[in-house]
Amino acid sequence: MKVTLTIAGSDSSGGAGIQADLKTMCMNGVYGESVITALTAQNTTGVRAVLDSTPAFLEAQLDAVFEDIYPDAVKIGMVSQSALIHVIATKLQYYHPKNIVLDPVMVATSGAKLISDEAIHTLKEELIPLANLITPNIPEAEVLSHMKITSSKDMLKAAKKIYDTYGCAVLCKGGHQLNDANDLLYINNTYQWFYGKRIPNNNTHGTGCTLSSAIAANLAKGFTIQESIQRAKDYLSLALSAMLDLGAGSGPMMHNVNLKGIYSEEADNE
Ligand SMILES: Nc1ncnc2c1ncn2[C@@H]1O[C@H](COP(=O)(O)OP(=O)(O)OP(=O)(O)O)[C@@H](O)[C@H]1O
Ligand SMILES: Cc1ncc(COP(=O)(O)O)c(N)n1
Repeated sequence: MKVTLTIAGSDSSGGAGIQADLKTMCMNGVYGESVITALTAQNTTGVRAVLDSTPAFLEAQLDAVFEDIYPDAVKIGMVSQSALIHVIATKLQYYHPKNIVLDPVMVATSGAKLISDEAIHTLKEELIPLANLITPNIPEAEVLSHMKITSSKDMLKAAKKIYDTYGCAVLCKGGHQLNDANDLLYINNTYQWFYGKRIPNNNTHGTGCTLSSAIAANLAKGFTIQESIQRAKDYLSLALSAMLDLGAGSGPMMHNVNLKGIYSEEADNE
């Protein structure tokens, strides 16, 4: 059994963060572990409170999982403070996992800021350079590339800029575009579009968490980055298409979906 670790925040409403990650990992056929960076009191309408882990407790969680059940891939989500980012960067350098997918979570769908300005700086300096793949949405890609993105051409320019600066592959997600849901991968000085039909579902709480966890799960199973992204996008589309409608705001997706038929082949080393 392949193992995937999520390092992220807890979402009490179960739609995003650790909860979305573990559901996604389970559905994508890997064993999921979790290291919690923060507790959030949130629901589909907003984030009411955040309680960060202490750096020492975060360190204890990371040592506990890496010393016993070593993960084949790691996904990193919400980390709101510099000191916590520093702990994660130090431990990842020490334990050196093979696949690191970083979702640079900055603002929740509901509008709440989930990272301090100082922490954005530390994320850029210490964590992004360690990642194999980062998955910014358009507003996050704007922050990382220091440019405005209003077109597909801008997405390409920004993704290349981020790749040139940090040296990691970049998947710029297009969920915030009006018409399509096309994502752009920039890797090894070249790019590839992953096209997606926009599903008319406003319940998109946790789409970014789900996509990055599904990518990490598929990397753990031995798929390439390109294959893992396509599989993750197929999984996400299926979960969104189930049209679950819970809560008064932007609700969560349905994870207990029937996967028969969407995954045609399995990785060699499963
Ligand atoms: N309505 C939709 N229909 C189909 N795919 C979508 C839709 N909305 C988002 N996606 C896809 O979901 C993934 C996440 O993209 P998005 O840009 O929404 O990320 P995000 O803003 O980080 O997510 P989150 O809502 O968790 O913050 C991408 O693959 C995107 O193309
Ligand atoms: C703990 C946690 N992590 C990540 C998100 C971002 O997800 P979304 O943008 O869908 O609200 C969130 N709301 N809460």
